Amino acid sequence: MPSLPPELFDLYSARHIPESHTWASSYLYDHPIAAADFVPTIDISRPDAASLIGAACRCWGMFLATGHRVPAALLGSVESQTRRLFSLPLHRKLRAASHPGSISGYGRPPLSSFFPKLMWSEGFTLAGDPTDIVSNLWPGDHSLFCEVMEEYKREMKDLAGRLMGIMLQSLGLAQEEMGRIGPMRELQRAFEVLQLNSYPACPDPERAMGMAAHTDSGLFTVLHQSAGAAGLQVLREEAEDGDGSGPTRWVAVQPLPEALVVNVGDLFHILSNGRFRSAKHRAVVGPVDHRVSVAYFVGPPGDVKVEPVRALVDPIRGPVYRPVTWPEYLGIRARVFDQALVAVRSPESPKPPPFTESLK
Ligand SMILES: C=C1C[C@]23C[C@@]1(O)CC[C@H]2[C@@]12CCC[C@@](C)(C(=O)O1)[C@H]2[C@@H]3C(=O)O
Ligand SMILES: O=C(O)CCC(=O)C(=O)O
Ligand SMILES: [Fe+2]
Repeated sequence: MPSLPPELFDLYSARHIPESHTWASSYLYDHPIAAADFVPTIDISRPDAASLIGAACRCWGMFLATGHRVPAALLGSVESQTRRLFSLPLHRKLRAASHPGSISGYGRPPLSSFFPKLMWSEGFTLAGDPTDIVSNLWPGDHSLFCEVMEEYKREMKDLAGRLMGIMLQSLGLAQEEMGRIGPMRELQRAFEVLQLNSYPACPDPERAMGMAAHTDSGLFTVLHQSAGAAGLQVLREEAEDGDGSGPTRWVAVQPLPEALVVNVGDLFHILSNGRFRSAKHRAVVGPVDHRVSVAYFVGPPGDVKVEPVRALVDPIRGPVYRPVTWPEYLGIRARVFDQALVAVRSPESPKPPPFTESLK
């Protein structure tokens, strides 16, 4: 019998991990795992949320948001519809396979092409109306999935607007300045993507990778992860003086059932002129749990440039980054992956900004 290509290996019934999915320890253990460190948990409805969020975005590029007002029942439905999708047989999921040149569908996310091994996960990307993509999966029975995901996107858009306002406020920007910032002004037309991720239990988790280390490219990402199943890790650099020379460790992000993970993406890093760090993160797998996560990526519409906010630009050093649209930036990432922020540094900026690029 001819053997299946490694991409079609069935992760759900595996008793061993094949060579195609076995990662070298140089990827898995590139930095030590922190023994006891915790990503800040912030109640975003608190009156002093902005200063806490500002500190978290500068030091971690990530925080756990509680008080977000997204109904728990909706989060439960999103998770169960995600599990329902991934529990379909492979040949059914392949009916919704993503095609070259289109973002949506079942398949490997773009970052996978930068790594020699396959990740222990499946992904499903939803951009725009999910109906066309999923009608092939459940002929005549896809409406609940679509309704849940559409409702979730509405909640996420509302939350993204609130987060964007608080994050800009934490950078010291007044209301009228915010209105002049392209991505804030164009929030109603924002480009949104839902990425559903499935990490089946793995027979040899010490040698497999759920999702390889990366930063997200949008403004920020809001991630809902299965309660109780850990897996997400964020790279934390202990640089007291912000010069990027301190020890760097992977910190496990605690899976708090009521919290959503918010991580700064490359476009906010650019907007903040490097004050906020775009968080490098990855997902590891475990031996027992089947973990799922749902990431909401948000960024400005394709015709809107993102550039350092003028009030945050040092008059002597100038803007650290040049203006760039999200599609342009995705194109750069498709070529240089984790060097994309370096590639969009403005020609006048002689020195890397404090913190982040040293994390790459
Ligand atoms: C808008 C997008 C963000 C994303 C690339 C994409 O076109 C759709 C998938 C997204 C995702 C999900 C997994 C991690 C990631 C780095 C990847 O390879 O695909 C992100 C991309 C991103 O943030 O650039
Ligand atoms: O599943 C996770 O915890 C991380 C997913 C992620 O980083 C992504 O979808 O970009
Ligand atoms: Fe990510």
